Amino acid sequence: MEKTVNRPKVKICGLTRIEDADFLNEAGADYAGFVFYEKSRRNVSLKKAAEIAAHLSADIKKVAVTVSLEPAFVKEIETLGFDILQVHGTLKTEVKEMTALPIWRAVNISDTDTLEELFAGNRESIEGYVADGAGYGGGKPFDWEVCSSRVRALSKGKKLILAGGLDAENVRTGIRYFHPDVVDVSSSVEEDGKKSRQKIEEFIRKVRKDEQ
Ligand SMILES: O=C(O)c1ccccc1N[C@@H]1O[C@H](COP(=O)(O)O)[C@@H](O)[C@H]1O
Repeated sequence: MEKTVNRPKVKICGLTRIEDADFLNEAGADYAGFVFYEKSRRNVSLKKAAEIAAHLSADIKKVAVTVSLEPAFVKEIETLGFDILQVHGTLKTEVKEMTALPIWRAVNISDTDTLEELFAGNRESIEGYVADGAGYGGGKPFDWEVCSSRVRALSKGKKLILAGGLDAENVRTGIRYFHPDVVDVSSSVEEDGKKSRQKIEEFIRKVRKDEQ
């Protein structure tokens, strides 16, 4: 018998096509992530993101996924009606000061010894922590066994978004370890580098399946 755990919301990240929005609508995702990072194969222009976002159901929240976000880009993101700023890399003081959008601070965990440093600072200005694996959208989990209780303690009082190599097979284990508010996936719901309707549905089904 599986122990009862909370049922987190689901973020599907890295939309690049209009049909990706249809997949999220059909599967009932809670958050849609758009990557604004030129080095990523999932990078989209603001124009393209707006085009795709216009096809999303109104109840799906739009997350702008960025790396060391430049202040100059914040207003453009706000103008397009994004709901949340996800910031990997450096979170600049000007960015924190200039926006009223909720900030999800992403911590990319490669060295478990430095976990506490990754969560240090910025606490008052952020809504949640994205606990993610090494690299950006690398599709690899961090060491859950070593980190889970520390991540839960460090994120206490904030939203916890679990990311990094989640898939339909491991997501329920991740939920049991971390009790996240949101589970966040990109790589494993792709087929040949494109979002897959079937994989998105399967992932969301696994997250929401009734505990027995
Ligand atoms: O997906 C990307 O290319 C990316 C680029 C820059 C910053 C973050 C990026 N992705 C984020 O990675 C996690 C998890 O992805 P995965 O399931 O391990 O592939 C998610 O938060 C994405 O927003």
